[in-house]
Amino acid sequence: SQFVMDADWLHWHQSPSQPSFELPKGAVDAHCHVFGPGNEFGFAPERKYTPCDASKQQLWDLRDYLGFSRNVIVQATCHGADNNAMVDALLASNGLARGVATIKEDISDAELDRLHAAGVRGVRFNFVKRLVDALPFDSLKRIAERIVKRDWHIVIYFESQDLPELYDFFTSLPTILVVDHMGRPDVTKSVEGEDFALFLKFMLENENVWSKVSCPERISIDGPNKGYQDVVPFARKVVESFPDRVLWGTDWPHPNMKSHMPDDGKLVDMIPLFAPTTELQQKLLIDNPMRLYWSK
Ligand SMILES: O=C(O)/C=C(\C=C(/O)C(=O)O)C(=O)O
Repeated sequence: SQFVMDADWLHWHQSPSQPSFELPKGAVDAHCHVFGPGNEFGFAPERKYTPCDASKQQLWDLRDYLGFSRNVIVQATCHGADNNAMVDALLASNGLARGVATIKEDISDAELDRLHAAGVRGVRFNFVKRLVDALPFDSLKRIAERIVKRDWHIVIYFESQDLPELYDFFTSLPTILVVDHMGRPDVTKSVEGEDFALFLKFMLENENVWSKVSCPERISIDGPNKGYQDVVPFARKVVESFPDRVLWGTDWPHPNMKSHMPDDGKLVDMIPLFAPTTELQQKLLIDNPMRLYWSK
């Protein structure tokens, strides 16, 4: 077993395959994390899982091995609102990494300036109950009002069954919204079904809403042995419907994976299934993330 001592989930894949899909030059891994090192950047006391360390150098090594040029490093709940591990990576990235932070309502303007100078361009609102106790809507709304002035966006992570209750709050927010992992659709239901229709309506009726077509390994029922094929129709529908508002990410080091650990090279090889033309791949991997994270 690859369960890591003192972490409660699997260690990331130690020997991912070389992708057969050649990433276009300048491709961006738009959803990944760094964790710790725990003896330098402590984990949040309120965390709901304890990760193993996953360093910026290991992230850069994976970036180079898979053929990406840039990373967007997203603050994970295990570090709470202490963004220092992520900021440390941004400062060491020679401008090749941008960040999405988790912040509290009382954050100072000076600290927001520090985060922006390091390369942070958004904040994350996480509603996945097994991960975090979400802040109340009024607090999140006040955070949104502050960060919109900086032209930052909000990354939102929720499960599809919670979208109905979150919908009106999301559509009241003043920024670009970027949905993690398509809002985790229930792939046992039809891609034409009413559940996914609500998510597509969310994107169709709100041009400020983007989505990451990532994490088939978290969404799939079929699993790796069937190449997560049950996720493909959902991701392809989003990419083909909203080609200018989609992003892709590895989600390395894949926190909280317990059933199996995905092979990052195989995840990259799914990109042409989600984005079947070079034009769609250019938008997904380069144009969209560069516009959102490196245009200012
Ligand atoms: O890494 C992901 O995006 C997914 C997970 C964890 C987090 O996002 C987090 O801890 O912030 C998950 O589904 O457990």
